[in-house]
Parts: sequence; C-alpha cells; structure tokens
Amino acid sequence: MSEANNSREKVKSAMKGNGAPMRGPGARFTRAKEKPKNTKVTIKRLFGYLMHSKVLVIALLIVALIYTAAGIYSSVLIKDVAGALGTYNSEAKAWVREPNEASFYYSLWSLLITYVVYCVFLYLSSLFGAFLAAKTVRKMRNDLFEKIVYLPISYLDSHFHGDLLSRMTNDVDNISNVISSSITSLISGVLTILGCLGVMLWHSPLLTLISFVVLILTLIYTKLMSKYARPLFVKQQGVLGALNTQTEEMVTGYKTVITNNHEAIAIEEFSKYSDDFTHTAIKAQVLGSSMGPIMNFIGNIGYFLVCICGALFIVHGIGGTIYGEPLTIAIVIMFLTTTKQFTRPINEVAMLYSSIVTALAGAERVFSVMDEEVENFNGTLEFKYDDVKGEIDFLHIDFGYEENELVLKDFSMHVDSGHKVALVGATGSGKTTIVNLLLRYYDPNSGKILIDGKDTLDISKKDLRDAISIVLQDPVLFGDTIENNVKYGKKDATDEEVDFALTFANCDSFINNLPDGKKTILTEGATNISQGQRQLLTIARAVLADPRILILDEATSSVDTRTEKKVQDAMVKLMANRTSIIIAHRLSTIQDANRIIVLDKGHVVEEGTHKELLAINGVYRKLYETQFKGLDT
Ligand SMILES: Nc1ncnc2c1ncn2[C@@H]1O[C@H](COP(=O)(O)OP(=O)(O)OP(=O)(O)O)[C@@H](O)[C@H]1O
Repeated sequence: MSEANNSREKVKSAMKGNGAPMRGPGARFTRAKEKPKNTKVTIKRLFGYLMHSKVLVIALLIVALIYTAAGIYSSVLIKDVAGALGTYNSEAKAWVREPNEASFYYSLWSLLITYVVYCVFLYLSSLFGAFLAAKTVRKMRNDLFEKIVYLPISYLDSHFHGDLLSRMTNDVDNISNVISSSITSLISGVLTILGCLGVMLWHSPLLTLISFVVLILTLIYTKLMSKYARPLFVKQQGVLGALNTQTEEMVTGYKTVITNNHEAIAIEEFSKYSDDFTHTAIKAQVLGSSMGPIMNFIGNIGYFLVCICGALFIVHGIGGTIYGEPLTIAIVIMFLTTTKQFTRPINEVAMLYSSIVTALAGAERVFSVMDEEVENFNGTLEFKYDDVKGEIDFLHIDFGYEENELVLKDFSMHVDSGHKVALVGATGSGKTTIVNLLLRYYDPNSGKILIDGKDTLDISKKDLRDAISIVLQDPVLFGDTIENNVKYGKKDATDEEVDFALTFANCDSFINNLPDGKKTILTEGATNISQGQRQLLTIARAVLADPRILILDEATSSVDTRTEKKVQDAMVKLMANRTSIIIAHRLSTIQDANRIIVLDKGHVVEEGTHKELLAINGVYRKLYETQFKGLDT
C-alpha cells in the first residue's frame, strides 16, 4: 500500500505542471526542469524538420499555389459570368449594358475548368501533405530514439519511462497528424488571404476595408485563445504522459500487482488518473472546439457587412475600383465569394486549432528530450581490450546521486588483477553504486577510479565497457531467440562460440529440452523460461563477451537448489582467472574471495578475507551469523 501511495505521489507531482514527470533519489521525486517554452522556437525547429524534405515542401508549395490561385480566379470568373449577363433597367425597359453571350459561355466554361484544376490540385496537396508528414515524423522519431539510446543513465534513472514512451508515440503522432492535415491549409490559407486581398483591393479598396473587420476580429480572438487554451493543451499532454507511466508500471509490474491482490486498487488509481486526463482534456476541448463556430460567426459577420455596405456603396456611388470604375453588383457578388474564401482557411485552421496546439505542446516535449545532453563517450587514453589486465583502484571517492547527499564517502578499494573481491553490506549501503561508478554510468564528485593505473575518466566509455561485463541479479533478456540474446555479449560470435558459451554456462540441458532449442523465441522479459534459466543465459552472454573484468550482482531471488548449484558452478568457472567484483547477498558464496569489503552507509567498515573478518567479530560476523543461524561456522 505504501508503495502504491508513493507511486501515486510521483505521478501526482508529475502531473502538477507541464513538464515531464521526473524522479530521483533523496529529495527524490522532483519535477523535470524543462526548458522554458517558446512557441516561435518550437515552430522554427519543426520547420527545420520539414526542410529535410525540401523537394516535397517545394512541390507542396507549388501545388498549393495553383489550387489557391484557381480558387481565387474562380471568384473573378463568377464576377465575369454575372457581368456577362448585362444590366437591365426595368423602369426604362432597356439594357444599360447588353448581355454578352460569348463572354458568358467563355466565363462559364473557364469556371468549370478552374473548378476541376482546383479539385485535382487540392487532392495532390493532401497527398503531398501526407508524404511530408510521414517523412518528417520518421526523421523526428529516429532522432528521438537515437537521443534516448545515448542519454546518460542518470536521465533514464530519473524520468518516468511511460512519459518517455508517450513522447515517442503520442507526441510524435500528434505532430504527424497536424502536418498531414494542417500544413496545406496553412500554406493555402496564407496564399488565399494574400491573393484575395490583392483581388479585393483591386476591385474596391473601400469594400476591402470592410472585409478587414473579419481579419481584425480573428486576430483578437486567436490571441485570446492562445492565452487561455494553449496552457490547457500543454497540460493535457503532461497528464497523458503520467497516464502512460501508470499503464507502463502496471504492465511491467503486473505479477506484483496480482500477487498482492492489488487489482482493484490499481484500477481505482488508474481511473483517478484517467479522470484527471479526461477533465483536463474536456476543459481544453471546450475552449478548442469553440474556435470553429466562433470563427465561422466572425466570417459570417464579414459576409453580412459586405452585403449591406456593398448595396449602400452602389446606391451612393462610392467604393469604385482602383482603376476608376464604379462598384457593380457583379463586383459585390465577387466580394461575397472572396470574403467566404478569405475566411475559409481561417476557419479551417480554427477547426484544427486543438490539434495544432496539442502538436505544438508535443513538439515542445519531444524537443526538450532532444535538448538533453548525451553521454560523452570520448576518451584520451589508449585502452585496448587485449591489453587490459584488470587491476582496479577506487581512490577517495565521494559520490551522491543528489547534490549534498553523499552515498559514498571517501571510499577506497584496490582489486589486484585476476582477484575476486566481494562487496557486502546492508541494503542501500552503496554496493551497486560502486559498480555504477566503475562502469561510468555515473561519475564521482571527487576522487579517482583507475583501471590498470589509468583514470577511467580518460578512457572512452566504449573501450571501458568492452572490457567489463555485468551479470545482473534481474537478468535482462529481450524478446528474441535464445541464441541472439546470448550473442548480445558478442555480436559477431560464431555458432561454435555460442554453443560453447551455452555449455559452459550449464544451459545446454534445459535448451535441449526446448522444442526449438537455442532458436526458441523468448517472450518479453523471458517469462517463458524460469528465473534460474534466465540467470544461466545471462552468464552465457558474459562467457561470450569474455570480459577482462566481471561484475556479478548476485541474485537474491532463490531458485531451486539444483538450478542454484548450476548457476553457482557456472559463475565460479566464469570468474576463474579474471578480475571479479561480486555484489554478494549470500555470504556462503564468497568465502573463497581474495577480499571481502564490508560497507555501511557508503563507508568501508571492515575489510579482509572471510576468515579474517570472522575473527574480527564485527559487522561481517554478525551478518554471517544472521544468515547461518544455527549452523556451525
Ligand atoms: N539511481 C539512483 N538514483 C538515486 N539514488 C539512488 C540510485 N540508486 C541508488 N540510490 C540510492 O543510493 C543509496 C545506495 O544504493 P545502492 O543501490 O548502491 O545500494 P546497495 O548496497 O546496492 O543496495 P541493495 O543491496 O539493496 O541492492 C541508496 O540510498 C539508494 O536509495
């Protein structure tokens, strides 16, 4: 229950702001320090991504230009059709201007052809828009994935994974939808507004001023919307990330949930977050959805004003064309269509407002991950796998995951090449932290870590990690074949090498019993084999990697005695003749270690061989006796 509460607090704190949920130790669950949002910068960066497909962008621009021009030209043709009908004075029973049949049919056919051109190019523009979205988002998704792969472990350790997944999927999807649905509307919108304004100004500057009312009202309304609605959409994306985190934690921890009969609580918690998401989404959508109807209303006001003012201008003989001709009914009819056309893109963009703002919020979240600094892999010292002897020194290390909260204090340790050193201590005493520092998942605040006398800070992380293998207490296996999982230790391993590693790690007997042998596909988390078998496979992986330095994070979970014996045997064989550091939980397995280091709250409290430590009659002896109560030592 307390775990659940803790988790609830994490998610709650994550949902308080727009930022990504973040967690860390100590002052532990702090919120993400995301860069301040700047819509202009976000749009500029999105534009940069679009420009990776320059040809498509240019094609889209041309196509949009053609269909926009066709749309505007169709209004002019409507004026020509109306004009060709002539003007009949019913009082004088005479034509003021004779109808022109040839011009009428010419304009009519031209109108039909223009509509066809409009339709074809409109279709092409949606097609190109979809291609552009697919290509842009593919690049963005790949860049984001690459970024995540190279993010420092400290980032992944301190962020909710569900939220990260949400950025990769929901946020990127939203961007894709908007590019494919809105980009053409935006381009053609700008072109249409400019084109319509030109045509309108040419035919009646005064009546154009009236149409401007629409533009001004639109600008005021959009400004208000971005002030009040946008923050809601940004928050909505943050809550969605938190919701995903809940789902991810449930799926990955489902065994714990069902074993603790936590289903009802999990459902209740989930529905709380789901409700929260729904409320935020509804608030955002209430404002977002009002955009379409209100913009439509503003457009109709413009339409109404053009009708009234157009009629008044004709009656009073004002508002003529730029070239000095009087305003006619045909021109007012044209104005009615151009005003409609003029407001159409504004309406379209308004209808897409929610999606555009959601996508911008998503883009901000995606870019904020992309702006994180990646791990620096560079090194200045030569450190070749073949030359590594495996002598390790930790010299006066101070380290904390959080500022002002040291986990290791003045920690020193020396491991001779080929020796086996065991780290022992209560939970949270800092054993795993030592390994984290050796592998440079984190770097110390002060002090030095040397391998063969070389400062690990000067060694490239790739070279360093080539020389070290780690067998974790929770074996990590991927949803792939057994063979490929083992080959993770050496990508180019031959079949013989894989078979050797499997036999060496005592995996052969259980693999031979599987119908597909080493070609058996493991499920995600390898739930189709046992815990002990998973451990054996990770040992086989380390055998293949043949590391100079081996780290064994001894499994705490118990497996059956036979399998445990197999795991122990395989580990002993694996450790032979190489430097090994064992994070020991069961003291029975480390009695032959060259040295045992006993830690307490980040300090070394005792150090020596098993026998020496028992003789001291201190912390180690107490630990030992607790584990072997009743047994003769
Ligand atoms: N990634 C992390 N971020 C922040 N704090 C951490 C992190 N990992 C460990 N800590 C904290 O550092 C301290 C030492 O943890 P560490 O995992 O090194 O202990 P340990 O001795 O390996 O424990 P155990 O035997 O339970 O695995 C603990 O207080 C722990 O809460």
